[in-house]
Amino acid sequence: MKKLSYLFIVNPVAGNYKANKVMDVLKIQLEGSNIDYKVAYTTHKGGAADLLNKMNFNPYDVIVAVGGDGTVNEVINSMVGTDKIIGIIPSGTGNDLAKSLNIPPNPVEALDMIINGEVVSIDVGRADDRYFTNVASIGLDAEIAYHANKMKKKLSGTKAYILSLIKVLCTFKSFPIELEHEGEIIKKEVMLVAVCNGKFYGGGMKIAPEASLSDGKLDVCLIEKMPKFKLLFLFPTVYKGTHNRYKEVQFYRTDKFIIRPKSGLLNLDGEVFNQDEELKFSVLNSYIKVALRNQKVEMIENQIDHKKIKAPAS
Ligand SMILES: Nc1ncnc2c1ncn2[C@@H]1O[C@H](COP(=O)(O)OP(=O)(O)OP(=O)(O)O)[C@@H](O)[C@H]1O
Repeated sequence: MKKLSYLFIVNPVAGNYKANKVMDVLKIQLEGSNIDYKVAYTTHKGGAADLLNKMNFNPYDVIVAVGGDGTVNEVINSMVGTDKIIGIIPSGTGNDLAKSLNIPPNPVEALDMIINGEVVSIDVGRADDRYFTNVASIGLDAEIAYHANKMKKKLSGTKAYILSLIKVLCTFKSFPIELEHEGEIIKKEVMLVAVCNGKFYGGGMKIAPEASLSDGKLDVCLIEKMPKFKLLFLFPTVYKGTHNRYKEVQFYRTDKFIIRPKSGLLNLDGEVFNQDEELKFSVLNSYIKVALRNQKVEMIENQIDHKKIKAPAS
């Protein structure tokens, strides 16, 4: 069997500088092994993408993201279309994709999974020309992510999310969207739309409990206009994944659709961008290779009851 070589892309500031310490621990493990590896540190926002754009990563078989969801997203955007295997060492504040993939939070265990696990192909979501592996969203939660990302410089991830939630809730208003699916257009007044490949986002909220990373579909969770006090009751149920008990919450499963919101923000795997007035979403089935323990992914997949989900938007 070919001996693989590993490139670690480390975002030292991820998880309030946790990733830096995590890499120090991993280096001790790696030095005691006969593994070929190189470590590269990012130096600025968007640094993982810049590093991979500039350097020759061809000699490496496995590109390991050491950081949070933002770092993983940058690595994946740079690796789409290559044959590289992606490894994830969860070291951010949220690590939602790692949760969806059942990657152990312990970095030494996660490293063991990358080195000794199997390679599994997973789906990648596409929002216009950017890729996401976990969740893309517009509306309330994109606003919360925007403010939380700013607050994370001074506060822990959870505190930043809670404070920005309070801040955004005070001023947030529902907004109109048009959803186009297979030529049919539906109009809604919504609080948020989350387009999910993975199940978790926002630091552990189970926004799409039945989403699968390998079914070639996106689970769209749409929360229609509702009073703010009701939203406060709904919010904890999202952590348990039981929010579909509210009539304002709807799920659709599809592989391609267009959404037309007015101006606002787009959250892609926790990174926030200004959005266009028209966003084309699609999914690329089994498009990237991730080092995992295959058995565990099959276990997650087997727990999914696909019957509970509605057919695509109608
Ligand atoms: N050296 C650096 N200095 C400052 N920012 C950086 C650096 N390297 C990367 N970044 C940026 O840090 C941001 C946060 O990274 P990441 O999402 O990995 O960590 P996190 O926010 O702690 O974790 P999570 O998204 O899982 O909550 C990203 O926008 C990334 O581009």
